Amino acid sequence: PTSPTPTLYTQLGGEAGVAAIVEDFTYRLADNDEIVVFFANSNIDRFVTSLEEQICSISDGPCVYSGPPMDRAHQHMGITDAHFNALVEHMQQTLIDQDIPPGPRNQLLGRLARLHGEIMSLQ
Ligand code: HEM
Repeated sequence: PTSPTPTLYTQLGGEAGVAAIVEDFTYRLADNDEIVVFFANSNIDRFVTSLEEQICSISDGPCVYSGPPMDRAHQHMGITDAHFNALVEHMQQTLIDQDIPPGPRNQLLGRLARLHGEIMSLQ
């Protein structure tokens, strides 16, 4: 018998893995002068909690994303494709440094990339 394929969430390390990814990623955003300005008035604890929940949910983990939809969460911020790409590159480097193998790494990046249309729709 073959064992069932683990969910992407499991391959990311489950709750602890996703928490480590979000923490590492958030420090990278804070270190990027072009990105951090967007968060000047944001509650970072809420951002972290929401992003953990969202990554858990889109990786087929046991969470339901309870934050605002991506279009409203990012509306009228003036986010450009360059900002979006910079953020995805930070996530890519995070996943590499967190030792997430290429398979799950690229799966997560692909699922995040699919949010591009919604995030950019109300700019
Ligand atoms: C795939 C890409 C992205 C994902 C998955 C994502 C995800 C999220 C999530 C889950 C939240 C929390 C929403 C809440 O609970 O209120 C959030 C908020 C935020 N995001 Fe993104 N985001 C992405 C791209 C971006 C980009 C490109 C920028 C700007 C450079 C950005 C800037 C922000 C800011 C400033 C907030 C806080 C808004 C507030 O304080 O209410 N995001 N994002």
